[in-house]
Amino acid sequence: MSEELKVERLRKVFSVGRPAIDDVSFKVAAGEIVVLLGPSGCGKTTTLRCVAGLEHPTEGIISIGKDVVSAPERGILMPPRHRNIGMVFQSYAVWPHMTVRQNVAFPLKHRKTPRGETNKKVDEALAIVGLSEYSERPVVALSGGQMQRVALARSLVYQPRLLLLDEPLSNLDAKLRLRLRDDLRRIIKQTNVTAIYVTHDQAEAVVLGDRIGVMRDGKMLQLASPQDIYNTPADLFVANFTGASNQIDGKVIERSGNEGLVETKSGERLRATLPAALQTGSPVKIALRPEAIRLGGGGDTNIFTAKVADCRYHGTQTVYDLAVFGGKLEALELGTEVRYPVGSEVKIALPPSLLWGYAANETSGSEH
Ligand SMILES: Nc1ncnc2c1ncn2[C@@H]1O[C@H](COP(=O)(O)OP(=O)(O)OP(=O)(O)O)[C@@H](O)[C@H]1O
Repeated sequence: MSEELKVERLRKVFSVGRPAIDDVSFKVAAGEIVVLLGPSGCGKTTTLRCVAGLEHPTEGIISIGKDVVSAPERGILMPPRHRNIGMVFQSYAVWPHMTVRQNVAFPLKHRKTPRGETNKKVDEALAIVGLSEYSERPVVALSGGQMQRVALARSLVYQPRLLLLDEPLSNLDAKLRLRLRDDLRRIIKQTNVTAIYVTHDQAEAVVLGDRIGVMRDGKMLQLASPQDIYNTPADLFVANFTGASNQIDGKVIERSGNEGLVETKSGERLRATLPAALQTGSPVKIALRPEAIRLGGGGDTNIFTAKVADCRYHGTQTVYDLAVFGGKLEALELGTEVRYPVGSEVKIALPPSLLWGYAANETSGSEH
């Protein structure tokens, strides 16, 4: 039965360095998939390991359903084996000397489940992960993707209250990774288990998560639906980490509602979306996704002329480097034709709702 997970003011300090997790709070509703996304070292794995009980938190409360499983200030620390959690890791943690069926049956055997029930549950789990016809094969005779399916079936077979997945696709080749990525969401949803999925790959996060929690330096910066993360990133780091590769520096010269007029360093004026805290006169950094730039113009706001400095044809899309505002912007256009040759001039339209202004003292995270 799936249950809610609640993490309150979690802190983990290792013996050296800054806290690996610094006051992180979030909930995962029963049956929900939350993806923890962030660069290497941001604290995703440590958060997951604290939930699993493999790491001892320094402070904070972790509850699964009605059970408080960890509360160091109150001396509570439930051992991992009592938490009834399923786990799938990067490495294929399968037992090489067993068949597929024996691997998946193992947790039930360990729990002394009657044979008939075990067989039924193993059959169901193998069907869900698409491995029914492989059940009698030695597990070592499978591909990497199939081994991860075995690991997944083995974690689901005893109906854990929570499923934790730590970069389960990162050892697979690109093609298998895409296939299993799409299947994983269907499988997790079909079993209705509450899940946390850790990755540094934003494409994986968008496909898999009901909500995505973006982490950096031990903090949770934004926890929201993939669409909200993508369309209204909370800060410059979230915008950049999820693919806003363009940045325009300027100064706010006028505000109205949640928009304002920004003057670039080279003197052009653009209308952009601005947070309330940014007052007239403030320096601002505008983040902009390559696909937000409308090549060929359109509309009557934020129309400029740019020069094509370079272009890279990818078959189904073309990436252009545009010289404009005294710098460069990267633009992306879908389609199988290169419409603007290098050296040509092109009109561009920049929709104000997709130009996100942030305080200029925010760090962008581009160093990661
Ligand atoms: N056992 C440990 N002892 C000391 N520091 C640790 C330990 N485990 C993790 N850390 C530190 O805690 C921070 C967070 O690490 P964590 O593994 O949670 O990050 P991550 O976001 O999962 O990164 P990755 O994707 O590389 O695994 C890092 O600075 C890391 O060096």
